[in-house]
Amino acid sequence: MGLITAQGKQPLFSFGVISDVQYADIADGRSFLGVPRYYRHSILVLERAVKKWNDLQKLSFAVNFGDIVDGFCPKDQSLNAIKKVVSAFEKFNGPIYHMIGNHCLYNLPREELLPLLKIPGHDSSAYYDFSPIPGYRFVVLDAYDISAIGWPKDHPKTIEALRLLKEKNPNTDKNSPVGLEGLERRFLMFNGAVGKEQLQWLDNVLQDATNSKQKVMVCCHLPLDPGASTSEALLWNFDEVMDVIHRYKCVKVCFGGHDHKGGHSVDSHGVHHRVFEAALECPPNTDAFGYVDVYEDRISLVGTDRMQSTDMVFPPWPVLLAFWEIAQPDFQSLAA
Ligand SMILES: Nc1ccn([C@@H]2O[C@H](COP(=O)(O)O)[C@@H](O)[C@H]2O)c(=O)n1
Ligand SMILES: O=P(O)(O)OC[C@H](O)CO
Repeated sequence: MGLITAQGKQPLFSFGVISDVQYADIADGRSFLGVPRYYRHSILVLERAVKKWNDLQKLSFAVNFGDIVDGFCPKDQSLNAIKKVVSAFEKFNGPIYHMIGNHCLYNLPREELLPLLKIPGHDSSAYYDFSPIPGYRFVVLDAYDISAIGWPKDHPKTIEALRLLKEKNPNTDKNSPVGLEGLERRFLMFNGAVGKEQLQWLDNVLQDATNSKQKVMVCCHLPLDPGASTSEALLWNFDEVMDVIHRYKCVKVCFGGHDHKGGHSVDSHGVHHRVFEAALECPPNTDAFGYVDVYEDRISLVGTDRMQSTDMVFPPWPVLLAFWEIAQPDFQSLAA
């Protein structure tokens, strides 16, 4: 069928996706909850992903959703392990857009990590945007902007994160959600928040995208919607980020990682949320990666093996307006 899809339309562009490789040259293990983790095999998943992406000969770029090396990697091997994973990514015949995850930060401080991943930013921040074609914009968020990991111990952002964790999580082990109820279970040290400056930047980018009639996809290591993720994996201030996103109609999809089982939801404003299944948790000779075909009115994630395929149709304008009116009942009187 060549470039023409089953629906009879050619994608505007396509890109590769993979998340939570968490490579380490150590024996297989398990998560705290007992889920098997295959630290040596995960880089083979990445290598197969890159081969598949190259073989497709139609991908414009690929996105890595964070956590390239596991926190259990012996620290004297961190730099080499990160270089090994980065060079596996660089076998892809196109640009790779990286974001950071908690496991990246267990291995290297930001000032060393960001140049290795070629993440643009200022003052060691890791948020940025790019536009692969004029009608589409990608926003990459820094989920560990306010975090107790990755910044120097006396950095104001570390202090702010520790203050929040102390307020929200009474456990001695701040990675333990014991006793926390519902969505409060996200206040764990392995998560983080988007700070005020980044929120303002996001607002500005979405305003600019709206003015330029661009559709936007948001990429963040930590999930942004409880419908697509366990509470324990959510961004601390997912609600503040979604408030900004919901002020506009340009964001169509939010992608994430971190919650290794994966998930999909459509939120109250018709925005899709797709959390990717982890490469780390693929038993030998199984895979979890994919590519996304982007159209005017929808995107189609084509998953391999343990990564589920998902069609995400953008709600048409009347449906979006209905969401808008339900969510903002004062809007009509304001407009009158
Ligand atoms: N339900 C949980 C989950 C995790 N923890 C703590 O977090 C650490 C990292 O968890 P992994 O899923 O990456 O293994 C873990 O070592 C625990 O300290 C927890 O307490 N309760
Ligand atoms: O990738 P980890 O080890 O930080 O684990 C994250 C948890 O699965 C989130 O619930």
